[in-house]
Amino acid sequence: MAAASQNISKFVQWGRKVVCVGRNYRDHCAELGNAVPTKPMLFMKPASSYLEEDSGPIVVPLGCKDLHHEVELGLVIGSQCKDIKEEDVMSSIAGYALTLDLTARDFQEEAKKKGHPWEMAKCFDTALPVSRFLSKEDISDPQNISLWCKVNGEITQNGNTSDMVFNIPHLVSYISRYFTLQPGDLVLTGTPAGVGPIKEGDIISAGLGDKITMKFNVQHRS
Ligand SMILES: CC(=O)CC(=O)C(=O)O
Ligand SMILES: [Mg+2]
Repeated sequence: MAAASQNISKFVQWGRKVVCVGRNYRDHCAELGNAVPTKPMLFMKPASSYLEEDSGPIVVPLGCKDLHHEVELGLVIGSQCKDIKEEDVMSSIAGYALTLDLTARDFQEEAKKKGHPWEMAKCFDTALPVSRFLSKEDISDPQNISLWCKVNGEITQNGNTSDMVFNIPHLVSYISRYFTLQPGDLVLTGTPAGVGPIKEGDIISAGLGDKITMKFNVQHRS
């Protein structure tokens, strides 16, 4: 099948988990003043936060004054992973997606100060824009591919997955010790430096190597 026709919702199961890794690039940890973690830092997003390209705009959540983009490589899980060994991880991955881990930074800062959970910052509707599905053949080396983000045509993030603190086999193996990963689950692998604000009227675009680009409009919630 031609890659261009591979709508991601055929591969990612909408009812399934989205496990996200935070602070997985040193330059991003530095820009937000966070320590580089000694083990993967995990949180989740609900399936209701998905936004496929051409299915509508990113909607700024109610009351949010500082919505940030975070471009990330997504791993689409192909077979069940429970206590999976690092050497078996790549064969359990069905493919990839380009993703944006949208974050209401002001909500997140408030939550961090109060020791509250991050759901209000990370899980709102449209908080997870995703590209179409990329097969394993599309990406020969997922651990060495560039990922970038532009806001209104200006480059804001320009990283490479080779700079991850914890690599893909380690991340999936680690996650699977705590949460059984199932076919159709998605794993977001963290963002490189350059996260920044988007607001109503902006156009955000992102890309993964020369394999794919995606574009979304941003709207305020009426
Ligand atoms: C500070 C964050 O929001 C962590 C995160 O999502 C990341 O990608 O890093
Ligand atoms: Mg993130």
